[in-house]
Amino acid sequence: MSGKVAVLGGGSWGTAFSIVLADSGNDVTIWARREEVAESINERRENAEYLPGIQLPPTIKATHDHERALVDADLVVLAVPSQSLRENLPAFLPFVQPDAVFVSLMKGVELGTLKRMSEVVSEVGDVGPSRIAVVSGPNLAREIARREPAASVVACEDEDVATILQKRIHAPAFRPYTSVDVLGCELGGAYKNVVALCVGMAVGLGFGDNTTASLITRGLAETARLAMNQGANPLTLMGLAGLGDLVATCSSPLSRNRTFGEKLGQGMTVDEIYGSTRQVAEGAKSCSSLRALAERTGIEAPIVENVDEVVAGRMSTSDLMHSFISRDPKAEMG
Ligand SMILES: NC(=O)C1=CN([C@@H]2O[C@H](COP(=O)(O)OP(=O)(O)OC[C@H]3O[C@@H](n4cnc5c(N)ncnc54)[C@H](O)[C@@H]3O)[C@@H](O)[C@H]2O)C=CC1
Ligand SMILES: O=C(CO)COP(=O)(O)O
Repeated sequence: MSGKVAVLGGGSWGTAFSIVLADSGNDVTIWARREEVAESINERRENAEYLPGIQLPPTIKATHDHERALVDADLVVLAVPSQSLRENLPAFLPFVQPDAVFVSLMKGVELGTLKRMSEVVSEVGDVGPSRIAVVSGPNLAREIARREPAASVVACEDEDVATILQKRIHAPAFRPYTSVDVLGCELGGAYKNVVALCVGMAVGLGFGDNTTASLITRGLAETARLAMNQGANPLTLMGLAGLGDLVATCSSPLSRNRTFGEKLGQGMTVDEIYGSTRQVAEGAKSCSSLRALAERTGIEAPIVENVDEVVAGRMSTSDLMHSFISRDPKAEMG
């Protein structure tokens, strides 16, 4: 099964996922915000800035013109930073085919509105749930681009659409499973970034595997608490878009979120870290929106709360670690 796909966003994941799409037979055009990124892909077969050293298949094209990318595309893959989706959609929407399906690759929750990315697409584009899907799982861009085997979840409330998309993105090194739990996949993806920031802080402070395993496990408990309160299937959080992605992101030096946390743990400031990279670490923004979501629903969420305090410059990373240990004792389950 194949067709024309517009991938809107020429960063690391937009480009790596384009390789998956091309390997599964799709005709892919990437829209890159900056002209030099599109040129690098077209002329050198490499996204030199975001995925240096990775040779791109000849079937992937790139353009700086979103209208050209969207011509005849029946799949519209969204891969811009979460906090920029709302500002970008009005430019894209007039050129989207009436029956095209949107696939969100983004892992964040919007500041202010506290909406998930599928909710932003639905609201701004007036798009129904059977035209919005999410792909989420343990999918570090560079490993996927190197075609190292990995699994993922493709979620859509309409199971038939999820199944069609599954065939569309099933590639020799990429195995997607279907789900109808869009909410669970999106919250799992956004939350693990914040937990990875926290794990990175522990690593930056010089702590070892007991600390990181404790944070990952309590991070999963916290994710499940909030996501289930919002209506997620608890099993989603135990799956690839929950535990799977949490483990990959918290364990890998390739993770931008973990690296961001590590730099904080080593004493860099948030501004210094932003100045040192162009790449997005979604958790540095979503810690604030997830915290607000937890507060709004009365859910206990010490990891997002304290990570948000550190990122806002109101708490040191060592005070954050101390605060976890010194919280009031409680039962593990419940
Ligand atoms: N990199 C990875 O391994 C994975 C990333 N994701 C998610 O995919 C989404 C995109 O991430 P990446 O491609 O990795 O980020 P990136 O930082 O590598 O690239 C972001 C892209 O968006 C562009 N961009 C930046 N600000 C923009 C704006 N205001 N408007 C439009 N475009 C803008 C950049 O120029 C770049 O092309 C994020 O939500 C991320 O959490 C999901 C799975 C894996
Ligand atoms: O989502 C990811 C892996 O699944 C990528 O994580 P980072 O954004 O932290 O690099």
